[in-house]
Amino acid sequence: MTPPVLETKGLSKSFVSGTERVDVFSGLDISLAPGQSLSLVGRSGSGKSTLLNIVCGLESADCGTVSILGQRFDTGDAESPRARERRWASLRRQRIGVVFQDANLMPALSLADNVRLRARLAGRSTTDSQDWLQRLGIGELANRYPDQVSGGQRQRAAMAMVFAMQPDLILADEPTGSLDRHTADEVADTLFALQADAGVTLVLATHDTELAGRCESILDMAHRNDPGPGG
Ligand SMILES: Nc1ncnc2c1ncn2[C@@H]1O[C@H](COP(=O)(O)OP(=O)(O)OP(=O)(O)O)[C@@H](O)[C@H]1O
Repeated sequence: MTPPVLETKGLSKSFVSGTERVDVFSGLDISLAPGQSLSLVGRSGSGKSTLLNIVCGLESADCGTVSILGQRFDTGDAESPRARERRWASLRRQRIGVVFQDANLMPALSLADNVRLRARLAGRSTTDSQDWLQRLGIGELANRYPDQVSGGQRQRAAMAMVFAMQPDLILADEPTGSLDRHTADEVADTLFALQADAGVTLVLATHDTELAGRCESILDMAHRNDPGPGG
């Protein structure tokens, strides 16, 4: 049986700052098959970014497990931090595409070279890099550097990089957060069209209810933690 692309079991996270302890989430179970999409919503501070960071190995949970394509990371395991980080780094290089708000482009490389580099690191062909930029609507900007294009165009370039690596899982944190409504809609249209086309699993965190509604399911992080009176 094909394992879920992303599975979490009993995932819990809290932060301690000073004498205060903030329970961000606890007992979180998620299971996403290939091609499924999930949006994370909820007020600021409800844990959306923390969850995305944990499921790509940039932060660790307090307890619970994260499995990516059957590869399991268990907070209770005796595995050394170094070995664990090596496994996470390999997944981020080859299987997990991350689009965070400040598009992570290398400033010294043109948009085309950024896409090529990402594809090469993932062990993918670099010959269709231009094609990815074209599909994201910025083919004519291929030779420009990140500081020579707009925020929306950088965001598209970041998505071209992620699709060029042909990942199994895309994690996007406010992928359209810095864009005006029109550009945000265009970028979202492209993201969902390519996601469906490539059959990639998508998890995105957003405050935009319209964008969230385009995913197959919605997880309200605030409601999980704070069901309100009678909840
Ligand atoms: N390194 C940290 N140390 C202490 N507390 C932290 C740390 N990182 C996050 N938090 C706290 O954890 C909670 C969840 O933060 P997180 O950034 O995941 O929320 P979010 O839902 O993504 O918010 P936003 O919508 O504003 O991006 C917040 O209360 C935040 O202050």
